[in-house]
Amino acid sequence: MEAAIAQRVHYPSWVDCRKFERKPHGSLRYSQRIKEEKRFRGVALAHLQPERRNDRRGSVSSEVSCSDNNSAALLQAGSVHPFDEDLILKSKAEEVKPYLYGRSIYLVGMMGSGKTTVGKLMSKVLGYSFLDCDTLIEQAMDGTSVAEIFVHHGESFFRGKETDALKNLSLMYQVVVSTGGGAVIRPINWKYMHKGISIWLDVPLEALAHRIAAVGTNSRPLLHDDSGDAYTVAFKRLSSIWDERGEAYTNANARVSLENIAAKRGYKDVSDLTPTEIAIEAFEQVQSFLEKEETMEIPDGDL
Ligand SMILES: Nc1ncnc2c1ncn2[C@@H]1O[C@H](COP(=O)(O)OP(=O)(O)OP(=O)(O)O)[C@@H](O)[C@H]1O
Ligand SMILES: O=C(O)C1=C[C@@H](O)[C@@H](O)[C@H](O)C1
Repeated sequence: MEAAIAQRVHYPSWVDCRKFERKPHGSLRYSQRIKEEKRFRGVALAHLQPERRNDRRGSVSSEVSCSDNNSAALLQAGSVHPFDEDLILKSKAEEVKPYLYGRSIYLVGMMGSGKTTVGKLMSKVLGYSFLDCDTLIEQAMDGTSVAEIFVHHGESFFRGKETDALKNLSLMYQVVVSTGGGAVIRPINWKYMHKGISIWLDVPLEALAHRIAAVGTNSRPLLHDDSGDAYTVAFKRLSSIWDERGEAYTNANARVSLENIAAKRGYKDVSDLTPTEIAIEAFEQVQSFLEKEETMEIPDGDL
């Protein structure tokens, strides 16, 4: 495994994205516009709320009156029907999309963290394409699987192909990218991913090990090991990978912590979270990042 861990990169470069679609001058500030748009959406959501049902995780809110923070309040109460979740996700995506200016989204995270599952949901509601970096590498290698690339060419060769794929992706707009779990370890990859907005799906190792033990490790060469109980083996391997690269994930623009979402919703376990709830949180974290980005000084050279 590559030992080099990316150093923290402080200033993402948006140069190309601004060329793609520049922020309108003289418009309302981002946060102010978001607040106004939320007010309108709150009213719209009020007409769309289906009847609350007592069929999810035992907790039922009484009729929730519509307000600016209707969607957030519903989610925090832990009483959202899946139909509501879908509406909230769509609404969140619509709030955020105009401020992405076409920038792509890069999901980073450990193997099994849900980059593909959550990424597909996000791409759908954004009207973006979805691309999986590992799949692009396999296509570039005439269909050779990632596992075979590791066996026949070694990890270092694979990492080179991964960087090539990210370089190509960085030239694209309006794509949600599920990156490989190890894409974070090379600093050059961050240069490419920072052309868009990166989101780290931060999932506890125990939950990852459960997911991976359930689906097997055939397609995940760094975890593959037939000896012993699948959960224990996966947990051990994930722990040592985490020790090597945990820090590198913090380069992402936004962090989606499943533990934090579960705590906010009052769930005991992160496994109670649906991919849609995670995608909603991802948009909220992107929103926070965009608000901070707005206050960032743009160096003259980048304009
Ligand atoms: N929120 C969730 N709750 C429970 N299981 C999930 C959740 N999200 C994803 N999974 C399951 O975990 C497994 C891994 O998910 P997924 O393929 O989306 O992760 P990934 O980050 O793309 O993985 P990798 O980088 O290893 O390809 C899948 O079996 C998926 O169904
Ligand atoms: O975490 C990793 O290093 C990897 C994750 C997978 O997505 C693949 O990119 C490959 O198996 C390596």
